[in-house]
Amino acid sequence: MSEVAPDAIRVGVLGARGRMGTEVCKAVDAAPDMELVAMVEVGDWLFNMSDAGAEVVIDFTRPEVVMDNLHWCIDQGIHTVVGTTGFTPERIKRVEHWLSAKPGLGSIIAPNFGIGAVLMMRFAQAAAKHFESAEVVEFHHPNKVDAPSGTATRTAELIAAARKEAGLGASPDATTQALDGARGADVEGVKVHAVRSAGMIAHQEVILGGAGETLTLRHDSVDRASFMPGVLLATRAVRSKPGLTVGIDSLLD
Ligand SMILES: NC(=O)c1ccc[n+]([C@@H]2O[C@H](COP(=O)([O-])OP(=O)(O)OC[C@H]3O[C@@H](n4cnc5c(N)ncnc54)[C@H](O)[C@@H]3O)[C@@H](O)[C@H]2O)c1
Ligand SMILES: O=C(O)C1=N[C@H](C(=O)O)CCC1
Repeated sequence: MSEVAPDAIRVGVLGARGRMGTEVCKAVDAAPDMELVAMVEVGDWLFNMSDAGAEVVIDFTRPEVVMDNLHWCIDQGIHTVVGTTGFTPERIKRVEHWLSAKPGLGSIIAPNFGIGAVLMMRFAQAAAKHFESAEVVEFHHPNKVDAPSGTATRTAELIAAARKEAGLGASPDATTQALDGARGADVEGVKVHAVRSAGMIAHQEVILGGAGETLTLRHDSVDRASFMPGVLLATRAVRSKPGLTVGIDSLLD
């Protein structure tokens, strides 16, 4: 355990023994300005967080439990950094509503804390208006709980918004599917394809096409360490960012 500064941020981790939670506990423990005060897993009492005086809770659990966790933390006046996926626009509205009753309290929810992944989303959004076609392909480890990934869904939403603003219609597509699913899922008019394979962690390609050219943006997380700088950045920022922040793009500049 590293030496703890007297004014260290008191951090609790939810989902502490999961793939991400394990890495997060290590990263928080190694950060000189943070103290890991609680590690909570399924079946543990959430009050371990408040009993330990956690100021910020980091959640990497599962989409089916994250809303209850978040509601509890907000009720307790604990700031939250959430990497768990599954945040639909309806869920985001509910979190905003809970936070509106707690002035000064912050929550940062990000589908991807990888700096490269965040930049890939930014580049995809910037490029989208210049191409008539856009599709997203995500690749993950076979134990991933959901499809499409939170990152792919968010990327497709950003592309869709950029296309709409530029007055672009649907990507051209004259195909009749011989099998359901062959053309992927539809996220606000943008096709998203999900691959699951042993040997992978988290990867994504955004393919943009125009007359006589394609642009492919690709990001690879080859180790879960890739998410830690973003998680720590959000943990340092959340106490001075009241309300809800979606994504860490705004923290990068
Ligand atoms: N935002 C990002 O950068 C990012 C990166 C990787 C994974 N994720 C997301 O994080 C989530 C977790 O991914 P993972 O690969 O670590 O999954 P995982 O299954 O390895 O870990 C989840 C952990 O949460 C625990 N858990 C379940 N319910 C709980 C509860 N009520 N209270 C406390 N703990 C509970 C489980 O026991 C498990 O240990 C997924 O939604 C995944 O998509 C996000
Ligand atoms: O391993 C996962 O699960 C990941 N989930 C996030 C997503 O759904 O986008 C981020 C990448 C890794």
